[in-house]
Formats: sequence, C-alpha cells, structure tokens
Amino acid sequence: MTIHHDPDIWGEDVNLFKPESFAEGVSKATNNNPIAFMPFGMGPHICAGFNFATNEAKITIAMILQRFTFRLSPGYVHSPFPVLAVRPEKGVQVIINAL
Ligand code: HEM
Repeated sequence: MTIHHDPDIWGEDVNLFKPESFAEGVSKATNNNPIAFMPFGMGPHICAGFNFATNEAKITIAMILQRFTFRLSPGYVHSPFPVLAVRPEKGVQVIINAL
C-alpha cells in the first residue's frame, strides 16, 4: 500500500482518483518507476488470477459503459480512508442513467 501512495512516485496529487494518469502508460504515471505499480503483487506468489481478472474487468467495464452514463452526486464528499487499500470513508454517491 505504501508504495502506491508515495508522492515522489505518483505526484503530490497521489490521493486523487485520476485514472487519466495512466493514459500515456505506467512509466509516465510513475515518474519513470514502473516497478512501483504492482496491484497484483510480484515474484513467485504474484496473483494467479492476474490475466483472468484483468480481462474480466475490461469486458465488464465495456458492457457497463455501453449501457449507462455516470456522474457524481452533488452530495459526494471526497474522503479517502486507508484500510489495507484506500476506501471512500463516506462512500461514493453516483447518479446513473440508462442510455
Ligand atoms: C482485481 C482483481 C485481483 C487483484 C487486484 C488481486 C491481487 C492479488 C495480490 C496483491 C496477491 C498477492 C500477491 C503476492 O503475495 O505477491 C494475489 C494473490 C493471489 N490471487 Fe489475486 N487478485 C485479483 C483477482 C484474483 C482472481 C480472479 C483469482 C482467481 C481466479 C486470484 C487468485 C489469486 C491466488 C491463487 C493468489 C495467491 C498466489 C500465490 O500465493 O502463489 N486473484 N492477488
């Protein structure tokens, strides 16, 4: 968890949710430290479901985006909270509309 929240690697806005940071690849997102990004662990015990989980996530996201639009509710309060991974302490209220 610590390495995924190091401002020297991810920038001072490390606690913001900015998926666009990865738009130009992991090296760019990590200030040229691509090894710092290891969501599935590494070494002999790297996640056995890495490829399966990645493909499943891509298919799921594509299917959802084909059917709905999303926007943050006006009541959303940004509140990152570290519990093993970072979670939104007050939840994420989203308004979803069918396309
Ligand atoms: C987004 C989804 C997932 C994430 C982020 C994730 C992440 C991780 C992480 C961080 C580890 C520990 C790696 C280490 O100790 O260095 C791990 C281990 C493991 N994961 Fe996943 N995982 C995911 C999905 C899955 C799925 C879908 C499966 C099986 C179908 C799976 C099976 C395993 C197994 C068997 C291990 C233990 C590997 C070992 O100890 O040799 N994971 N995972």
